[in-house]
This record gives sequence, C-alpha cells and structure tokens, in this order.
Amino acid sequence: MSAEIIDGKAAAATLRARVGELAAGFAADTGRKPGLAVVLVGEDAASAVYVRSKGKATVAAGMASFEHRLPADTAQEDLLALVDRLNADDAVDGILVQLPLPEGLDADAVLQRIDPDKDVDGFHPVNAGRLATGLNGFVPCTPLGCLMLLKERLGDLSGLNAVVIGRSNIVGKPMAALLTQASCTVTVAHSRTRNLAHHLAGADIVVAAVGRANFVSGDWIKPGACVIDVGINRTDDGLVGDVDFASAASVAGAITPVPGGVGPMTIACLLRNTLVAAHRRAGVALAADAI
Ligand SMILES: Nc1nc2c(c(=O)[nH]1)N[C@@H](CN(C=O)c1ccc(C(=O)N[C@@H](CCC(=O)O)C(=O)O)cc1)CN2
Repeated sequence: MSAEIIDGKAAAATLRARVGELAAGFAADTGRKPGLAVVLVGEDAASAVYVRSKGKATVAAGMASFEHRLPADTAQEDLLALVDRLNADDAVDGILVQLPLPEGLDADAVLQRIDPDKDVDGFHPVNAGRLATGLNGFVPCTPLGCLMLLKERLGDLSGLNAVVIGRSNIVGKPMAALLTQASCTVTVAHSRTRNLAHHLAGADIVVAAVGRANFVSGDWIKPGACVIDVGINRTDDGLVGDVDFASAASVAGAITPVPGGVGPMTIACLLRNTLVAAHRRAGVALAADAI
C-alpha cells in the first residue's frame, strides 16, 4: 500500500485565502482591519523565521501586523509591561509571544498575562480550560491544523481509534481534547508508555508529537491509518518528522510529510484565530461554519 500524501501547504493556502476574504468583510463592516501583535524576544534563528512568516502572512490576509522585537536580556517586568500595553490596545485583537523564550524568562507567567480573549495561540490556562470543558475559546494552532487535515481526509471522525504520542500543553493535550470532542476513542501515549506498538496496532489515527526524529516506525502502523506528523527535527539528513516517513508511507492510508504537512497549517490557523478574535471583540457575528 502506498499512502496518500496530505498536502498541508495547499490546505493552508486555501484557509489563508478564506481568512483573507472574511478579513476584508470585517474591515468593510467595522472600518478597521483585524490586528495581530507578535512578540519575539532574543535571536533564536528558527523563531525569527517563524515570526517573519507570521508577519508576512498576516499582511497578505489583509490584517494589521504589529511586530515587537526585544533583546535576549529583556527583564521579565519589561516583557510583562509590553503584554499589558498590547492587552489594552484596541487595534490589537490577537497577541502571540513566540516560544521558546530565552533562559531566565518565565514563559508561563508571560502567557498567563495575555488577555484570554486575545490569546490567539490558545496557550492561556483559561483557554485550555475552555477547550477541556467544550466552551468556546481559542484552540492552539498546531493541533487545530491537525484536526482540519484529519477532517479533510476522513470526514466524520466519530468512533475512530486515535493515538496521540506526546502530552505537551501545546500539542498533545489539546489534540487529545479535540479528538475526544470529535467522538474518537483517544489514547495519549508518551515517553513512559509501555509497548507503544501494541497501542498503535489498533489506531485509525496517529498524531506523533514526541520531538524525536523518526521515532515511529512503519511496522507499528495499522494498514490504512491516517498519520499526522507534528515533529520538526533538524538532522544531518535535513528536516525530518517524528515518524519514519518511508516505512510509514508504505503502510498508512494517508500521511503528512515534513516539511509541507502540519507546519504550514500552524500559521494559517493563527490567522483564523485572529479573525475570530476580531469578530468576538467587535461583537460582529461570524457563522460557526464560516471557517
Ligand atoms: N507562540 C508560539 N510559539 C511557537 C509555536 C506556536 O504555535 N506559537 N509553534 C512553533 C513554531 N511555529 C510557529 O510559531 C512554526 C513551526 C513550523 C512551521 C512550519 O511551517 N514549518 C515548515 C518547515 C519550516 C522549516 O524549514 O523550518 C513545515 O513544517 O513545512 C510554522 C510555524 C514553536 N513556537
């Protein structure tokens, strides 16, 4: 069997175009563009690339982009003061602090300072709680992108067995919550899981977010399963995912590549969340199925 390759770049381009149409409608209705503020602290090379891409994509979708670059030795109080200013700024609908932060800064305290209704990354504990209890909040962009790719490929996910490998607050836990809401039977596996192959043998859906290059072997995958690879690992062989692509692609029904799978959906979902934030803050209706 040879898996269908799920084209995350194409799906992201479609989503960004739809966000652009709706952002134009929002601007026409309210006289202002949805605004996203991105904060980058320090000089991490990959983070700088992601922040640049976010700024470009924001402007391309007809939204206002506010970029704040701070030196690596920024004091915690100064970073918190910037977040306070962005919370109070009416032109800013969404706030994002790029992770990881340089050593010495308390990321949890910074994320908790963001107004939950501007938390388009969905990392604030209030939004984690809203997701866990089925309330309307903001869902972290990477798992939201994974869910969209899964629904596009599989349609109704109800009753399917899903294994999420990884239990981070940013991907694993919200992914498990989203799949539970979609009526999947969800197993969360992690570094202490015994006999991962046994769990994967019954999985119709596999979401790999362990951060270990080529960790999931194709031998463990159920024939025909849909495999979503969240990993982005830089190795001597270039960028690879958490799934051993060659062996998994010969067994799976569908699989995301790295690069070009989940990654592009992360930024497209950030634009989507910013658009939703703008509508909610302005009290302008956005149909549930609009995006
Ligand atoms: N505040 C946040 N920080 C971080 C997040 C996040 O969602 N919010 N996620 C990651 C980084 N990230 C966005 O910020 C991100 C990572 C990867 C991609 C992407 O498109 N990757 C490409 C490959 C790019 C490459 O060559 O490096 C792909 O997979 O095709 C987009 C966004 C951590 N920090």
